[in-house]
Amino acid sequence: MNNSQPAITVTDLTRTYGAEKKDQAFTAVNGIGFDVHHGEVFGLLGTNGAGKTSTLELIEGLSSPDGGEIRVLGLDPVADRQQLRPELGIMLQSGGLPSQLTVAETMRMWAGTCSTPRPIDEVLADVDLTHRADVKVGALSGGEQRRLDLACALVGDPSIIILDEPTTGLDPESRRNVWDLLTGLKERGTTMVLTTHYLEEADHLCDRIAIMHEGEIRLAGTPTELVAEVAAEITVTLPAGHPPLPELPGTQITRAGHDYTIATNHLAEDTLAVLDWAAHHRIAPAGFAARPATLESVFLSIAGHEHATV
Ligand SMILES: Nc1ncnc2c1ncn2[C@@H]1O[C@H](COP(=O)(O)OP(=O)(O)OP(=O)(O)O)[C@@H](O)[C@H]1O
Repeated sequence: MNNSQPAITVTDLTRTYGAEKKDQAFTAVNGIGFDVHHGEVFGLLGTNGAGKTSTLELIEGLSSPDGGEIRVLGLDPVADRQQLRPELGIMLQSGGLPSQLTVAETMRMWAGTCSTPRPIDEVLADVDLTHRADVKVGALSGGEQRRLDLACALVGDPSIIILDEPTTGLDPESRRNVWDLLTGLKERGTTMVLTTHYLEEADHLCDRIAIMHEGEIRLAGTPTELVAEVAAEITVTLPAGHPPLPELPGTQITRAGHDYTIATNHLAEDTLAVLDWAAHHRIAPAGFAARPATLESVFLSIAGHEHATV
């Protein structure tokens, strides 16, 4: 394996559903491109229907692109599926594991499909399910089921893991447990591609993020780079009859009654300027806040306000 090459390369990728019936054709993935480096955690964010799962399915080789190219470890996910399979661990959106099998039976079944499986006890210990080995899958909590899904993805000792919404529906504590597991995998050098609707999760886990909308990647970069794309905000509530606000070059100021919102790329300087101005005029603002941009504000600037998270 050549580690100087990206682990995954996606070039001008397109997926159209119903292409055989032209009037019903729908392009879910529309000419996207990105690289995922070895040992990197790469996140796909986006609204419902943005094309995230379709993209993962193409990387997994479960469907063929209608245009463009994917290389995983230099291989074609469809044509070279047999060769690639031991390298890929897949955690689908909802596990769908048989509910009547026990955890240990499920793991043995999965291990049986892998050419060089890891010892089952070891994998169950990794996901903290050793004590549940004899419990039926149907009796597991949501968090335990998700950890079992992850165990199935890990049993073949893959170098790349693809995770579709690994923590959707979990309570905050279970979510953090899964984050800890994924962080442990990352520290061991596993490459990961994940989708999530939780911006905090993306911020916590991902080295780089691509925000998809309507089949396209609208913005990509490290969380810090993404946040730098959107202006920070100062809000201030001023009394009637106040003198004009100071000159704040490069800002955009909007007003609603006594409330002013100042969008700025120079949060510290402009905050000081507004507070100096207020002190100089002996004005005590009834409300004041200065907030840096967040991943959520970046997401909303792309996806629109109707889709905050979820
Ligand atoms: N097999 C299919 N046939 C037709 N359309 C499909 C099929 N699979 C997905 N789509 C459509 O393609 C679009 C993208 O779906 P996809 O599941 O990739 O989005 P997503 O970003 O993963 O969404 P979510 O966050 O809801 O999981 C959606 O409009 C979906 O309805």
